[in-house]
Amino acid sequence: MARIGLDLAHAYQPHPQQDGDYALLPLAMEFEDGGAYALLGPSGCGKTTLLNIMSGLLLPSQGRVLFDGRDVTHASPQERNIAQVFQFPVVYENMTVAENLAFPLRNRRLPGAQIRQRVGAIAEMLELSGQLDQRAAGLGADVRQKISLGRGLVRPDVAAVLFDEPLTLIDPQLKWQLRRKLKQIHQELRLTLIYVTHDQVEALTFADQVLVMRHGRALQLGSAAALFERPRHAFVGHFIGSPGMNFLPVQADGAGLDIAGCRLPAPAGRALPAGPLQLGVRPEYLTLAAAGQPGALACTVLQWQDIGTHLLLSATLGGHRLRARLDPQTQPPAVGATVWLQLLGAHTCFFQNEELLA
Ligand SMILES: Nc1ncnc2c1ncn2[C@@H]1O[C@H](COP(=O)(O)OP(=O)(O)OP(=O)(O)O)[C@@H](O)[C@H]1O
Repeated sequence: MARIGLDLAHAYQPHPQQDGDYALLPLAMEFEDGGAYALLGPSGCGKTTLLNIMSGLLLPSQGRVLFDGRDVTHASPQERNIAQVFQFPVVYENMTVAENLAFPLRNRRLPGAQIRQRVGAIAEMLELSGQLDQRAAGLGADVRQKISLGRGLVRPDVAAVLFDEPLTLIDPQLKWQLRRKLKQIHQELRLTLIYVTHDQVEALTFADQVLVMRHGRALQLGSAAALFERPRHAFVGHFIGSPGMNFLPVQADGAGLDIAGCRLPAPAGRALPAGPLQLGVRPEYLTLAAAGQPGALACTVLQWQDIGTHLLLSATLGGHRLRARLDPQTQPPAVGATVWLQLLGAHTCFFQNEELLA
């Protein structure tokens, strides 16, 4: 297993001039030995590019990749000792499930007893023990992807296992089980795992640390709690959560905040610079308040939905839409009614040019 250090950028075109020419803008970060990480972001944000640079399939156009402090920028995936699991399972049709799982170990000439022990353990973790003697040909997509995952995880000596959207083709129920399994396997084996996905639920259930990316930029590496509570960039607030963070443009001055023609007092304990800012508040922290309560403003109800676990209220404040996740016992307000929503509180965030203010 390895600690992976990155200090690099990548452009597929030869002479990048501006940010948009880079698939990966300059980034510097470290993935700890034995950690479970996810690379999360919308399509085209650079996740696969970053994964391929770590694996050695792609040479970064600038900078270096370090494994345990050793420069491996020019080393092949074999030399880096990386295992990879792709979206489409790679399975040897004529081999049995056991032979497929044993393949990476045979290649590295491990003793037979050790191979049997390791294949048995991985098969058990992935609930493949009953199918070890079956030929891979004719097995369903889910079993084939489990074999592929197993082949990635079977080697005890890998520097890291890299997964590129491995559960895309799996049906939702099994996807959920496999995510849990991967998490459990990580806790047992403590391999360094790096997992690419555009699905926040997948990323947050699997990984200890999630790297959120957009337009080739690594915006924030953090735990689920950090990304939820203190998004360092407005996009992280928007992308993480269901629904994502509410944003309102505000104008700050020494005495308070102007929001859509309404006035709020200066938030306690925050030294905000004068000028245009964005106020961000998660639907979970946007609560109903009494009329005129400090830090609350009058909003107009657009609609509400009973989701079962909560009441999702949509309201508008000066043309800006706000969503609040309310207790399911809340008496739903009438559409068009005025409700007071508490905008200022300990969880309210302020952003300047999309960056979280300290
Ligand atoms: N071989 C290539 N040549 C030129 N441009 C590429 C190449 N591969 C990717 N790109 C571009 O680099 C950017 C990042 O692509 P990348 O595949 O890394 O994103 P991604 O986040 O993995 O997206 P997805 O989730 O759709 O796979 C995109 O703009 C893409 O079009």
